[in-house]
Amino acid sequence: DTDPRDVSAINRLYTSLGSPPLLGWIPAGGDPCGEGWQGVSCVFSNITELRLSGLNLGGILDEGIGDFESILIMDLSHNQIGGSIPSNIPLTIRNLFLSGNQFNGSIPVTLSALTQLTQLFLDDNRLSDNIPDSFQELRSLADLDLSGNNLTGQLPPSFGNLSSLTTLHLQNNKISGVLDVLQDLPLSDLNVENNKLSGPIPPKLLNIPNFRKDGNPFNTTILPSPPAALPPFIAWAPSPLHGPPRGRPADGPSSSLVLPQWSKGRVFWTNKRVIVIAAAGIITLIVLGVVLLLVLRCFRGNKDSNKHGANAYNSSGKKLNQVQKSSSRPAYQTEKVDKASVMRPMDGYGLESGDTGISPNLQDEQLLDANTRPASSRHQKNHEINKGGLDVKSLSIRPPLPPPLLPTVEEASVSPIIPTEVNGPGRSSRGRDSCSLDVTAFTIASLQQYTNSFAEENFIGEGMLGGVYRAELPDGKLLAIKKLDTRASRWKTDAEFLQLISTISKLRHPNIVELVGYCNEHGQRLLVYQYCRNGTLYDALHIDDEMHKKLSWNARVRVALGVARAIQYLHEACQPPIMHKNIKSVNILLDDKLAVRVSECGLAPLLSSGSTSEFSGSLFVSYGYAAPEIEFGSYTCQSDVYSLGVVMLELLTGRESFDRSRPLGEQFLVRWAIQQLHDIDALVRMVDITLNGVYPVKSLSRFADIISRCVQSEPGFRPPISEIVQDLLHMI
Ligand SMILES: Nc1ncnc2c1ncn2[C@@H]1O[C@H](COP(=O)(O)OP(=O)(O)OP(=O)(O)O)[C@@H](O)[C@H]1O
Repeated sequence: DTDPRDVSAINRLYTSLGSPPLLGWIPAGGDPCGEGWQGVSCVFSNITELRLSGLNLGGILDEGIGDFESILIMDLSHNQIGGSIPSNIPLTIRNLFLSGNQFNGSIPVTLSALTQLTQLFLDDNRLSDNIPDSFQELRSLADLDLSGNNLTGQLPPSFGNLSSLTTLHLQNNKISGVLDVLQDLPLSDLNVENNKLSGPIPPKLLNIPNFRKDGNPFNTTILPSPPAALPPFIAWAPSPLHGPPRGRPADGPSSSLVLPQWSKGRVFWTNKRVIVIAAAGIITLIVLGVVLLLVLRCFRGNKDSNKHGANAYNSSGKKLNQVQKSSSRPAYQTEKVDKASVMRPMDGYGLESGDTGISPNLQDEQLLDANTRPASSRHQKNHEINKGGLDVKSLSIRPPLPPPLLPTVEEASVSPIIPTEVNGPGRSSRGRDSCSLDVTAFTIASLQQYTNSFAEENFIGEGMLGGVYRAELPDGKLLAIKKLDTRASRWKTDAEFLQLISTISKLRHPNIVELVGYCNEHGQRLLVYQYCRNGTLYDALHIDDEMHKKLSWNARVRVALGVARAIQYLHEACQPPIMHKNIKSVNILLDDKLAVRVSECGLAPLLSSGSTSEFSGSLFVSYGYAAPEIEFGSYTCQSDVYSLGVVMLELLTGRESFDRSRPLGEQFLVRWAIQQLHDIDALVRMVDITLNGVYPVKSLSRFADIISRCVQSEPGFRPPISEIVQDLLHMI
């Protein structure tokens, strides 16, 4: 039996959430572990996981949450839960996902006691006030997402103790101050976009592979070296040329004058820095004075040869001016001019854009280097790398850049590196468990070029694993590039990633989107696919009227057959079988003739990577495609069959798999439809009305019969995929 303390905690939680319709849940007593309550996982008699993402839950979280004895994972993300975050979150918690709710008030200071935390997602709520200075002991915290709230104040100093932090998302808040406290953290993904951050960006942060910083009034000066005569705030003032993009107020520096108690160390260091700089300036002036005196003396010594002496004087004077100029003019002034010339328009999507996750860092590194490397070592070629992102005018006034950190375009745009095995006789047969790569390794530079620096006009859509961009090769061929979010791919070592690529690259089937290449450079991982012009089945069914009209009954049966064939290939032709794990209408791409290409094949290891991936059990479940056994951590090939059944139901009804806008009993398509699939009258009422009754009723009932076999809750009762393919073939 479940530990009584956990029973009482879950009963209380149930009530505080407003007694939602969760399978098995009751307000008093019960045996959540033994009875398999929805979203509950246990170890022996203790509840260890609560996964209730995207279930439209309301209510609040009350302090009873603290009564869970051994809870490790709590995922309540993407619901409507309000109130404040309780201050007594159980100390055992490792993964706390409260994203996408209505939580308000401040982040509790008691966070400091949650020393086991590895992931904390509080994004997209209504949290306000300062981020508490409570992170001293959270040394296991790897992912922290506080984005999309109303957080104010400066970054707390205890952020500096987050020695395991690799992902930090703070975008879309009102956070002010500087980023210095982050500079020694092992971050690989930092997003601070759209805040009120100011001051110079610590150079170390510019090495973070995925650093997004647009929409802040940062001073773009990278290395502040103000002269003694200038007070520090002048050096920190945002350049008018680099004022806040997207209309943000440039209030950063002034806010840095009002400092909270804990930031006094910063004042001390700032003042100390000013003193050092002032001393350096004074010494420089003294040295210059001595040199001047020596020169004057020399001039007097040569008084006899007046003309020559005058020339010498002039010459010396000129030289002195030059020396003075270069020593008294702060480096940042020169940098500002340089940067002005390379500044992108404030559209936020070019090389300066944080949206690419690639170019900003490279660009900044290049700028940094531009001031530290000799001009003689600069290559003309470099301009071409950024061709797509910079206009010709800015290029023409831009000073030459240092040697590239990336291969040049010439290197990149010539035929991409093709592993020798590809053309050789040793090319491995598909599905075999070897790590040969049948695809092209692209450079980041070439992909930047083909996507116009991942420009917005080439952005197609955002999936769970990252954004997808349209790319055009020099020969006009189109590609789709999936830029993997670091959250999705950082679990993988390079070797594991290449193994994954090797597997995906061997998948060749007319109904599967073909992987044509990949990129694994500078901490960035991208997948390059053939481009499918006609969008997704989801678009065709629910958004695009033109495409919808083309979806006759026969076309729908053919689409179902295409998807079934792709799954059959994965389950039966691949050895070991590949489970797709994400069959849904947005992953079914269509071509001009409505032929199906299933996307994301072979990517399941990224979705479930990391024992506590933020993806598992969240969106997928919420969209209503997931077989019931997934809740209990069991996924088999028959779970893909269930999802196919849901897609077929979507095809039959024209309804979405989960539709929050419908009445409660109709939101989950399967739950609503399952009882009616064998009743021919009910079936006729369920059919997509846009078909206008144009379908053979016999075909309809056969289709419904396949669906009802696919969506059975017992995986063992679902038919093997080959049987579904046969049944659909018979229908055609
Ligand atoms: N090969 C492709 N050709 C054309 N468009 C594509 C291609 N692959 C993906 N897309 C588009 O990019 C968008 C994002 O795709 P992606 O597969 O990353 O996410 P998704 O399918 O929407 O969600 P999820 O990540 O949950 O599967 C899709 O909506 C689709 O329209």
